[in-house]
Amino acid sequence: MIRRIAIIGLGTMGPGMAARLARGGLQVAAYDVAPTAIERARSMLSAAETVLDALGIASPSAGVGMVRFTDDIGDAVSGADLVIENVPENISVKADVYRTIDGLIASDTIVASDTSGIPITKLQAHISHPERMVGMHWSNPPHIIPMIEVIGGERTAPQTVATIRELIRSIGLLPVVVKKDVPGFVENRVLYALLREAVDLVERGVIDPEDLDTCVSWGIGYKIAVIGPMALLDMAGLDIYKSVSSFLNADLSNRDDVAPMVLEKTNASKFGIKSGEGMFSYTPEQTKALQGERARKLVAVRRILEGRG
Ligand SMILES: NC(=O)C1=CN([C@@H]2O[C@H](COP(=O)(O)OP(=O)(O)OC[C@H]3O[C@@H](n4cnc5c(N)ncnc54)[C@H](O)[C@@H]3O)[C@@H](O)[C@H]2O)C=CC1
Ligand SMILES: Cc1ncc(C=O)c(C(=O)O)c1O
Repeated sequence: MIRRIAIIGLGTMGPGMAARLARGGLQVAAYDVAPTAIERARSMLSAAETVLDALGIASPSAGVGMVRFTDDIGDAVSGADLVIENVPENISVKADVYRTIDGLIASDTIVASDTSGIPITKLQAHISHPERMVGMHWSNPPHIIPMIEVIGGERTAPQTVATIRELIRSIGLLPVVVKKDVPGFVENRVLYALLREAVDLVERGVIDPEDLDTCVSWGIGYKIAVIGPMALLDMAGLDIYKSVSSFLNADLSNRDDVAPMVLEKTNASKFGIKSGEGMFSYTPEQTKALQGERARKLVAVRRILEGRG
């Protein structure tokens, strides 16, 4: 039974995950190597708690389900039933964390990675109990999006996958078990197919970035929140899909490298909201307002989709 969780890495994803797990009644120790990240995570945690209140996800009873911050990794993982690694998407950075915690955790502690798509089989080569390692891929923002992918690598014990799936279910979230350890798992394979085509269309001047977003959000996005892709095929008709895909598939982007437009921006340190400029530009005031507005809308949509509108 999982009661105590350590989260390693408190950047974009860690604080929201910590807040949501604590609302599930779990004891969370939150650690980052950077003191500034710990400070930022405290305010992100309190913002996430406000959103969880709006979602109506009740606080656990007193004394249960707390987040405590620590700047000592040994303290963070001590006594943990589950460690969730949430450091940058880089195998050697992740492997360093696994090596550091290897001697500090019990042999039955589960180690989960929130990797966006590095195969778990590659990650578990760096840990001495690979049967206890599993992918636990949250979606951003993690305190709002209820679906979490669970992925076993070649050496993951089936019981480890089952334990994590049950943990997710037990706190009211939606586990989806991915049956094969393919790069990007399922969510990001589908997302990156969409993003490759979207970037290509903007890069080729077929559409402006603002209009691309309107087209996808109000055309596909709004619909797909209610009718998933497999159900959509049946709604449109497989005969239509057969006709359109027979000529369109060959015309879709199949580039296997990173698009020049993305390289140009990242080389100029234009990373998006975190640097103030990416596909669009953001002042600090606009960022704050945008984040509040997005959280409010996601909460409202989720309540409707759950029939709690
Ligand atoms: N950003 C996103 O939308 C999503 C990211 N992910 C995945 O989650 C993981 C983390 O992503 P983000 O939170 O976006 O990254 P981030 O770059 O925002 O945060 C990473 C944090 O890890 C810390 N860190 C680096 N080395 C460390 C170490 N050795 N020990 C402890 N902390 C360390 C950094 O100080 C930083 O605060 C990545 O694998 C990413 O692919 C998964 C779902 C969504
Ligand atoms: C662009 C992008 N890449 C990865 C992830 C998650 O792994 C997300 C997300 O929203 O969760 C994303 O937007």
